[in-house]
Amino acid sequence: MAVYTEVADEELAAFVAGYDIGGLVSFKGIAEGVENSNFLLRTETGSFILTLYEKRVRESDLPFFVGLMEHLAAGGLNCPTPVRDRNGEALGRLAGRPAAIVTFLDGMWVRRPKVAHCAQVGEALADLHAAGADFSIVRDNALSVGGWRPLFELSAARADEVLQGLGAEIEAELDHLERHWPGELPKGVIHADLFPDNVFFLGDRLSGLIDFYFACNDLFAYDLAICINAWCFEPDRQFNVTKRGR
Ligand SMILES: Nc1ncnc2c1ncn2[C@@H]1O[C@H](COP(=O)(O)OP(=O)(O)O)[C@@H](O)[C@H]1O
Ligand SMILES: N[C@@H](CCOP(=O)(O)O)C(=O)O
Repeated sequence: MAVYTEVADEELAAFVAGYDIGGLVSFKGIAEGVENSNFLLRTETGSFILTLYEKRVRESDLPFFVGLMEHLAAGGLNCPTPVRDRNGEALGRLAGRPAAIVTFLDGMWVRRPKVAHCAQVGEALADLHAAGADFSIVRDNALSVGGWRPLFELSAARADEVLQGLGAEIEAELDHLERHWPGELPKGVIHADLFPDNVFFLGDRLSGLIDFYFACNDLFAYDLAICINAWCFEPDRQFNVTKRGR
């Protein structure tokens, strides 16, 4: 359930009045997602998503996330566009949390991706990488190879309770990755969380990408690796080489 912060009616009405989006018609919490509190906001002018940024998101990263969505949308990518308030600000505060309103994207995510879905995801990812090329803010990837050992160490002592030998296997894998990480591969702005639940389709056509809250600067191959793992395996765990494409 991804509503961690409740918003009082009066507080919400005052917040929405700060934007030129018409009066509030309805408002409900969205169960999907795990990071932030998301609400579907309907106003006299249309539908929007209100996001309250929760504790795992660093406030200092918000200008990157919000600026990137604005930049990519201006570059022609179908993604949520932050709505600026009457003072021209895309980031505000609501119920004690940093908050933003972004445009609503029509579509649904696909539970069983087919080859045609994967091909469109590949194209959209390439568009994102190209559109991000001239984005001026930089954000390091906190979840790249340098962040994995500290994460592992938090639970290393109990790894073998999950599976005998798991701790040693992860340790050996980390040693290998740290020694052989291909840091010289092409880099740029990446989405870093392009799992199927963050890609919307209308019918069989890709309608947009959401959830830029892991986006950062890192190897393009990081995005490709996520997509290959998240999109190209069948329910029986077989790798579908046709879905991977070229
Ligand atoms: N711009 C948007 N348009 C339509 N639905 C959205 C939009 N942004 C978020 N959602 C809805 O909210 C859910 C959670 O959003 P997401 O950004 O993945 O949350 P979190 O970052 O908290 O995990 C999505 O699965 C989707 O249903
Ligand atoms: N994909 C991330 C968690 C974020 O999930 P989302 O629902 O916001 O896409 C992970 O696997 O840790």
